[in-house]
Amino acid sequence: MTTPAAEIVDAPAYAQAVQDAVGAAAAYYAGGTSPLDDDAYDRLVRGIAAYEAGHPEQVLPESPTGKVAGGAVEGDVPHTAAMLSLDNVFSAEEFTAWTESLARRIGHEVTRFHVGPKLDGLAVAARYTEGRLTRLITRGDGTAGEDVSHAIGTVEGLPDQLAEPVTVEVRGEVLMTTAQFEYANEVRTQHGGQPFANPRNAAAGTLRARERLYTVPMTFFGYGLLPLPGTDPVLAERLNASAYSDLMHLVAGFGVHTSTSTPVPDTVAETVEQVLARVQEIAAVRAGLPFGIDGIVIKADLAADQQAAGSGSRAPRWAIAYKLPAVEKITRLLAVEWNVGRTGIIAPRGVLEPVVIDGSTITYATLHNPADITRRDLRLGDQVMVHRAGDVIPRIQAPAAHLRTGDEQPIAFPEVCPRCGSDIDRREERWRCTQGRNCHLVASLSYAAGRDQLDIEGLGITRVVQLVDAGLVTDLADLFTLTREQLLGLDRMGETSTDNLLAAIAVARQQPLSRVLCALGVRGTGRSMSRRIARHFATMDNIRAADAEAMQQVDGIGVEKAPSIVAELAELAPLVDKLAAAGVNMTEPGATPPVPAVEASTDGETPVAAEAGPLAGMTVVVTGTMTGPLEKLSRNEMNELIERAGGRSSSSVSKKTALVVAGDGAGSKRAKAESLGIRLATPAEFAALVADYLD
Ligand SMILES: NC(=O)c1ccc[n+]([C@@H]2O[C@H](COP(=O)([O-])OP(=O)(O)OC[C@H]3O[C@@H](n4cnc5c(N)ncnc54)[C@H](O)[C@@H]3O)[C@@H](O)[C@H]2O)c1
Ligand SMILES: [Zn+2]
Repeated sequence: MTTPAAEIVDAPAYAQAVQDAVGAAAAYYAGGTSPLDDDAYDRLVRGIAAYEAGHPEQVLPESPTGKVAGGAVEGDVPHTAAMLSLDNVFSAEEFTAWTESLARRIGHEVTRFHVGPKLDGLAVAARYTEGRLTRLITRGDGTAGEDVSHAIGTVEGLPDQLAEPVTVEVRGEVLMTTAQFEYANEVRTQHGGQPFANPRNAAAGTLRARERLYTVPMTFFGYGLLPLPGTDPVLAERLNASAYSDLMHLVAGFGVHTSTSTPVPDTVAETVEQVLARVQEIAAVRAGLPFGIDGIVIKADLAADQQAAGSGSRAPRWAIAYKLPAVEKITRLLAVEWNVGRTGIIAPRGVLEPVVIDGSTITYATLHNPADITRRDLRLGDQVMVHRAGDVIPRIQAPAAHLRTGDEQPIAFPEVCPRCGSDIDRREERWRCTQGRNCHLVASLSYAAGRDQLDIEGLGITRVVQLVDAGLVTDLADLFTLTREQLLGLDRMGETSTDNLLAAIAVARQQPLSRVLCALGVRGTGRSMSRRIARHFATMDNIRAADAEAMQQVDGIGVEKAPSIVAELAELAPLVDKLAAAGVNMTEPGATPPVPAVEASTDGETPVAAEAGPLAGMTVVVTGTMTGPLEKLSRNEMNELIERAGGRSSSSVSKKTALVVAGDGAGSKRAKAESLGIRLATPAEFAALVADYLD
């Protein structure tokens, strides 16, 4: 799957594109953070190439096309043989076409293919003199590279001493495994540095850095072996004539690390089909590999085929990179959510500007822990590199600090557990709710005791935590069987508080069904939905007898919501039974149960009993401060009142609104009602209208 080329319309746009691409490549190869992700860079370069094809006279000398490393890097140590890049294919069709053109070039089908993972690091040449590692050189512009011999000794798999005293050049990739990358970022940020965006970037930056107060390990994978001027002529001849697969055995025998010991060892293949099957195998395990790969490299295995094919200025013609979809994209961090897991771990999660990675739209990514956010100085609004491979949870790698506009905002950390409100245990990097596994219980009990649910005065979060900690309450129903002795046994519970709490619980036992239902916390049944369900069915037994179809008869419950509500209520059956056994009210005062469907159809007049009351059939919106007889009512209680009086409450004014109750300070909703010509009432007028229903 090739992403489309960037559209370049004129010479100034072309010049800008060249400048952008060269700048990005310079950052990319130097271990800095490129402002572009790989897809964006490749799209830009393809756009540049397309423009150049149409305007050959305008081609700028600094253009990245046709050059190793996009021409953005230089070096002063000449290579013995050019270190080239690779051409790419993105599909089985493109690969097959490539093999056909290669066959035409060499005059016969490729004898045998060699297939290996395309390691996502950077290429280096390691020169060995009589078995001793003497020089390490980067690829540079392909003809000359940079001397990075200072890194000798920090690259695992690249021995100081070969198993045999040979003079040879070993080529291969230096990369950081995922574990090495995490370690590197930890060490780097501890020394006050910015974290690297990804392992490739980290390897490039680390390899080139000369004076560091610390060392971080990297890993080498050998994929090339060639003679040097001082190589024994017999060996040199052998190296030049050997099949690539034999060279790989030889280099491994010298003690150099190769892909052999990984889950994706190099293989040889006789046919295109075999190559494609191996490509699929490697792609399938990519996400679980302990290091990054960005494709599969396929080479003509025999030296004779390679020599017949030859090389271009940028890439050999006998090898190709079969690119796998990019697993990293740059996008914006919009918000951070704090979620509490089953064990009470409070984990930050980033909300992203949606970005498509390998065919999936990503909107969330994990941020490991608060310390990690601080270390990386991540801010809201930052451009971040997001990594997602396979089914692994997407993660935010790093912020692109140099892309900041100044509008970024600090990330707010929670003061108390965002789920249950208890204290947070901050002793470890991973924060934890002090309630641990009980967090969920504390949260659900606190919710149930809340003002809009059972409204149990005196049962705040501290008390709930106390009851849970003491093991007195393991579910909502246990609240209703608490004894005086049990409560008196608790710290800071005197006679008065105990009696008050027991009295409040006794009152709660008589709450209408709508509040009991709401207290159960079934997903999709908040305050107003619970009221609608309770008024529709009138009793808990009716609610529990309802199937999805019957549930859909409730105003506002659609085909999607109904089955999940029914299923969740079924799961709660034991708790509901326990609540009923504890004497909790299970009926809705004033509501009449629905007429069974059979009876309704025989009785032609009123199929479904219309709601009675002064507000029957009306949608009512309340705004501003309530005064007079309504002064003490919360919004939820106002809504309950509206529904008792036969109406339907809503929070937004629309053409469907029949009445707006506008108190002091009513603003935009009142204005909207006026502009739509909707009837307005003062709190006093409204109180008179529903006087019979005010309790
Ligand atoms: N984000 C950016 O700003 C930016 C800038 C420049 C380049 N890039 C990316 O870099 C890529 C081009 O980089 P490149 O020129 O280094 O080429 P490349 O990474 O596409 O392929 C060539 C390299 O593959 C490596 N390789 C890995 N495993 C190998 C194996 N088994 N056998 C042989 N070689 C193997 C070698 O280092 C070789 O030099 C593009 O995909 C582009 O997206 C990105
Ligand atoms: Zn909690």
